[in-house]
Amino acid sequence: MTMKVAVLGARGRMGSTACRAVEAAPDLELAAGLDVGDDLAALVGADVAVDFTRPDAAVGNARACVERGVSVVIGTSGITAERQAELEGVLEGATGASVLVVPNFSIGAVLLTRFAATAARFYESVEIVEMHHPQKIDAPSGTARRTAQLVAAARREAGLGPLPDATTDDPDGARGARVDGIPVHAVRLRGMVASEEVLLGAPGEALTLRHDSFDRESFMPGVLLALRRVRERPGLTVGLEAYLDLG
Ligand SMILES: NC(=O)C1=CN([C@@H]2O[C@H](COP(=O)(O)OP(=O)(O)OC[C@H]3O[C@@H](n4cnc5c(N)ncnc54)[C@H](OP(=O)(O)O)[C@@H]3O)[C@@H](O)[C@H]2O)C=CC1
Ligand SMILES: O=C(O)C1=N[C@H](C(=O)O)C[C@H](O)C1
Repeated sequence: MTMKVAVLGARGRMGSTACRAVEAAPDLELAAGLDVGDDLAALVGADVAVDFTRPDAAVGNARACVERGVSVVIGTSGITAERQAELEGVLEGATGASVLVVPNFSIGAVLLTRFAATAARFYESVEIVEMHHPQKIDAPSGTARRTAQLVAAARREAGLGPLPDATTDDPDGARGARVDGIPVHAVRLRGMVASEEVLLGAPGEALTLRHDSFDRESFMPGVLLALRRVRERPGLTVGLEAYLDLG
C-alpha cells in the first residue's frame, strides 16, 4: 500500500521539487499539494506531510496537520527555540503524532554538522560561513544554527572557554552574528543554492569543512527518507540524523 503525502508550499522551489520526487517514488502517493490560500481540509486522508513554506507559517501548519492526524516533517528553516517550544505544545495530548524538524535534508550537510561537532573540541577557534541564494528570507540558515548549537555543546562538554577574539571595535558587525557564542556569517549570492563552511583553527593549523548543494535534488533522498520514517518516532524529533546510523 502506498503512503499518502501532502506537500505544503507546493508551488515553491523546494515544495515543487518535493512534489516531483514523491510522484516518482513507487511507495508514495501525492495526496495534496497545498500553497498559500489553499484549504487545509485537503490534508484529511494524508498519512504524512512535509512543510516547505516560511518560518512564520510552519508551526501553524504543523498544528493543522497534527489536528487532522497527519504526522509532519518540517523542512522550513527559522525554527527557533521559541517555535520549537510551540511545536511541543502542538503535540500535547496528540497521542502517537510525530513532528520531525529537519534543518537540512542533504546527507552531506548532516555529515558536515556531525564532523564539525566531532572536531570542535580539538580547536580553540571556530567560525561558520553559510552561503545561499538571495531569495532566502531567513538568516542565519537553519543548518548554520544547528551546526553552531552542536559545536557549542561539544565545546562546553570539552571544557573549552570562550573563543579567542580580541575584537572590541566592530561598529558594522563585521564579526557576524553569534549563535550559542559561535560566530556565524551569512552570504547571499546570486548563483548559490546552499553551502556551508566550518573553519576551525588552532596554533599553526586550520581545518576547513565544506558542503555544497548545487541543486535542490540534493535534498530529495533525505526528504523521502523523512517521509517514509517520520511515524517511527512519536513526539518531536530534530535532525535527520535520528534516522541515520552515524555511529
Ligand atoms: N531543510 C532543508 O533541507 C531545506 C529547507 N529549505 C527551507 O524551506 C523553506 C522554503 O524554501 P523555498 O522553497 O526556497 O521557498 P519558496 O519561497 O520558493 O517557497 C515557499 C512556498 O510556500 C508558500 N507559502 C508561504 N506561506 C504559506 C502557507 N502559510 N501555507 C502554504 N504555503 C505557503 C509560498 O507562497 P508565496 O510565495 O505566495 O509566499 C511559496 O510558494 C525555507 O524555509 C527554506 O529555508 C530549503 C531548502 C532545503
Ligand atoms: O533556504 C534554503 O535554500 C535552505 N534552507 C535551509 C537552511 O536554512 O539551512 C537548508 C539549506 O541550507 C537550504
